[in-house]
Amino acid sequence: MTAALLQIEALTLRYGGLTAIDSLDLTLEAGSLDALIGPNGAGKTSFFNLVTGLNKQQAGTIRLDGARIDSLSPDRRARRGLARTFQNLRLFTQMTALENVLTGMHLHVAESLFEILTRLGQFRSQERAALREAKELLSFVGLAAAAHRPAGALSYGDQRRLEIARALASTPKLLLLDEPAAGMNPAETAALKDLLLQIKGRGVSMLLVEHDMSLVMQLCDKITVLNFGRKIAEGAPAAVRADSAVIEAYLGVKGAGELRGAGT
Ligand SMILES: Nc1ncnc2c1ncn2[C@@H]1O[C@H](COP(=O)(O)OP(=O)(O)OP(=O)(O)O)[C@@H](O)[C@H]1O
Repeated sequence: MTAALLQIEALTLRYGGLTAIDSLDLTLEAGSLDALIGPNGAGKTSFFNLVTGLNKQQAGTIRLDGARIDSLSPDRRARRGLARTFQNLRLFTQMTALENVLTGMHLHVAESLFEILTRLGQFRSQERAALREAKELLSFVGLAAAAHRPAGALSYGDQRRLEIARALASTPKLLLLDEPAAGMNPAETAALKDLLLQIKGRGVSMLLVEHDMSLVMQLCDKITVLNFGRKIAEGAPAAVRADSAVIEAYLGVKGAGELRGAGT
């Protein structure tokens, strides 16, 4: 049997006395588009921070493609094939859309002036290839016409798409998306759904944290539900939607109605 792309075992994170992630097991198979859901404060962002290396776990292991990554720096994890987008946009608003995508690429950095002079031709061809690739990514997310506009001048939905393009620029194996539909109108959300399916078609695996239950139920292969840092359910959308522990966790909060009505 081949190893899962992402394999998490007994992962635990405490902030002082608060256990934000409680001995969590989770696997994501290569090629899949899965979701992590749960009420506010369930631990979803903390989990993303653990996987990407912004938080350090007190216990447990994280494997990407079979290899432990849990003691690597965020940058080393990115080079192993992890990318993420943030709940709050983190674009360089004064830079153009194209420049933002270029910042997502792992470009060769010259060590010295000697290296620059001796390998100038190679750098130039790398630069040209990077530009081509960045333009292709912008057009893939539907932003070709906005290439030379400052990121801050784009609509909110377009900025979210730009963040995805920048994350894709590092050619990740696994893309972690933190609430990509937040603040989007219905038309933007529908376009996002198509985009995520196209990204999946390119062979990039994804894990989605999202409060838009309709989107999650329509898109995802597998859903893991967190509550107070613990996994309370896991499975295909239809099974998770009908799970009594999940319904109970969402009762009394805004998401309960969305959960019942999702997928219709
Ligand atoms: N830096 C921190 N220090 C202390 N407690 C924190 C910190 N970050 C998060 N928490 C707490 O950890 C728990 C999990 O928070 P987290 O933000 O991961 O949840 P979430 O599921 O992403 O929530 P939301 O859906 O609102 O974004 C919450 O109780 C939160 O208050």
